[in-house]
Amino acid sequence: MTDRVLDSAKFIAEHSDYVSIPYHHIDRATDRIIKSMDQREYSTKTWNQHALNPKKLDHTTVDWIFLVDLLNFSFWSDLDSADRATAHPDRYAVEYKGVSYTGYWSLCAAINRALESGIPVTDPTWLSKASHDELAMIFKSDTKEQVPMLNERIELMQHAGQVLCQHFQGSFGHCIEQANHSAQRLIDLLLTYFPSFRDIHTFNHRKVYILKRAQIMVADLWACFDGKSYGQFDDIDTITMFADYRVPQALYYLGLLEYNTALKAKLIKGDAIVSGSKEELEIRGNSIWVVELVRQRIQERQSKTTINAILIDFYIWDLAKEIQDELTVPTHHTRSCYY
Ligand SMILES: Nc1nc2c(c(CN[C@H]3C=C[C@H](O)[C@@H]3O)cn2[C@@H]2O[C@H](COP(=O)(O)O)[C@@H](O)[C@H]2O)c(=O)[nH]1
Repeated sequence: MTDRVLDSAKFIAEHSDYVSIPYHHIDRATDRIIKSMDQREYSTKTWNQHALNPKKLDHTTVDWIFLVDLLNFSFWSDLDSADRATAHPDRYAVEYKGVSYTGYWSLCAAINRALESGIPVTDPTWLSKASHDELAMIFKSDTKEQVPMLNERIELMQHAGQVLCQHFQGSFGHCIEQANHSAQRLIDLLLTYFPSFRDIHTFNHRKVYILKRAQIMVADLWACFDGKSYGQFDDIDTITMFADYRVPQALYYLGLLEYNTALKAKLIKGDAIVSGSKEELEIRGNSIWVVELVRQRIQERQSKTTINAILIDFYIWDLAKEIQDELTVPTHHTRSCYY
């Protein structure tokens, strides 16, 4: 089966003007990635080790992952141009168990904070009936800035709650069951019932599939449940890297992406990059494609490897967060619900 995302990424990489892949760097970068993943024994088990990720392997965790990946987008701050590990004091942050979280982890912290205060925020029935203000409170900020795209997030939660109640007996677990252990079928169900997952664009007059949040939803289930139960997907290796704004930044640092002078200047200035623009799609498409090339190199060297694009992506994302202060070119600034 050809993969719609990989086909799109290859097409973008072959028709790019602003972004390129330094092919002569791939071997050295692959060496570094393999060595570090081996040292860390990087596997699906790494996912559950994150403090904020759920530990119980049941349908409540399935609904937790659904809600997180429904909202897993656009955490970068208009205030914090430096975007360092030690955030700007006013940047949106959520305090949970004595730790202040920003970015993606602020979303997980907000959800866990709500659950601990007795709000069943991951329950689709509750979501389907919750008011605007009740949902806004979930994202209550512990700093001056509020969460980016608050209203969009609220609308997505209300709509998703209604859809899960109307079509999937009030739990995302039933949607997974309908996919019958196929990642691609689960992605198709997400695209059919939840429009905000339709991360599909036009590049050089051709439809291109990026599908970042639909794919990471599958990947988080697979990793959390260690490929069993709600995480069993017989076609899991058709999932690609997730084209967000953090991994491309790390790929550049690893010498796996190159930007032309004009685009690099825009990134350094923090200029807005329009969602669906050629520049943005080239950053996302080349990121997916170069991770695929790294995956192929690893496959060639370690034929029995269990490393797939998901684990390479998770590793690079975790690495990016660890070395955030060393990353030389900023993340690109696109506001969208896709990533
Ligand atoms: N490609 C890719 N993008 C990812 C993730 C994750 C979280 N997954 C972790 C959780 C458990 C696993 O162990 C994973 O390590 C979030 N994001 C994206 O990053 C951006 C947020 O960045 P910042 O503002 O710096 O927090 C935003 O676009 C968000 O959608 C990933 O894994 N891969």
